[in-house]
Amino acid sequence: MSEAALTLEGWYALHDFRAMDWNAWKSLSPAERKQAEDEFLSFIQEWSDIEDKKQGSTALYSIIGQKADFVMMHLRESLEEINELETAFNKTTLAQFTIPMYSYVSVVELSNYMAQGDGDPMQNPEIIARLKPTLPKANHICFYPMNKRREGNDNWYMLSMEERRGMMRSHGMIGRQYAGKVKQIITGSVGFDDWEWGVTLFADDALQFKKLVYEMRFDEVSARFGEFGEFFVGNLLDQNKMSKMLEI
Ligand code: VOV
Repeated sequence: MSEAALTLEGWYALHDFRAMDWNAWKSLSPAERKQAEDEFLSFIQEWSDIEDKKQGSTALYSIIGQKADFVMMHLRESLEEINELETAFNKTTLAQFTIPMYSYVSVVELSNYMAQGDGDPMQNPEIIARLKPTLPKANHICFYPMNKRREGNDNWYMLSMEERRGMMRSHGMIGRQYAGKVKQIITGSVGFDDWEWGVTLFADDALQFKKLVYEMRFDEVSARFGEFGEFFVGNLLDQNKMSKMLEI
């Protein structure tokens, strides 16, 4: 058996993609829409208070194309909190006018392919900051799930630690060229959802997603072993933009 990579886990993640039922939303009176919007905005405020207290983080983005209209990405300490949050949203008036399109359950993950320094990594503030990150409020988000292939000669899980470490080093070198342009949050989902990882990227310039993902396609770990699910790309929704989106 090959040596399993060791992983460190941080906050749990839920990516909750919704479409709006615009016909039903339009059929409400302006006062009813306002009430639903205010209720949702107060939820956004609660999420932001939790973020200020470093007990979790939430990002809200509109989604371009027909896969969804918006995504709520939540990070929280436990799956119970994630579940309560999801249920609380489902009980709001606005939620009655949304259609669940896709969701993804995972946990922020770091693996030991790269050196993590001496001592207990869970006491290292830099590692904790990566495991329990405040989601950047960048202009754009890009999310997709992925696997590492397990087929014939291209079976990631049969490679030695050295081979995998070498490929992950090359992967990291490409990623480092995008420092300051793209921030990645890798969440592990083996045992939680249908793919092995969720890849969430944040950037002020959406073109950097295309450039980074394209460049990585030529790198061995992605070229030989990467299998990808659906891509979602979106724009930051602050309270004003959310109100504008809901305006009829
Ligand atoms: C934005 C840049 C960027 C940077 C700097 C970066 C660096 C790193 C490092 C150093 C490491 C290993 C240690 C750790 O931190 O876990 C990883 C790990 C990982 N990555 Fe990555 N990645 C980036 C970006 C980045 C992208 C764009 C993708 C999608 C791949 C593609 O082809 O579409 C990705 C995937 C992953 C995955 C699935 C893992 C876990 C793999 C596993 O087998 O465990 N990643 N990644």
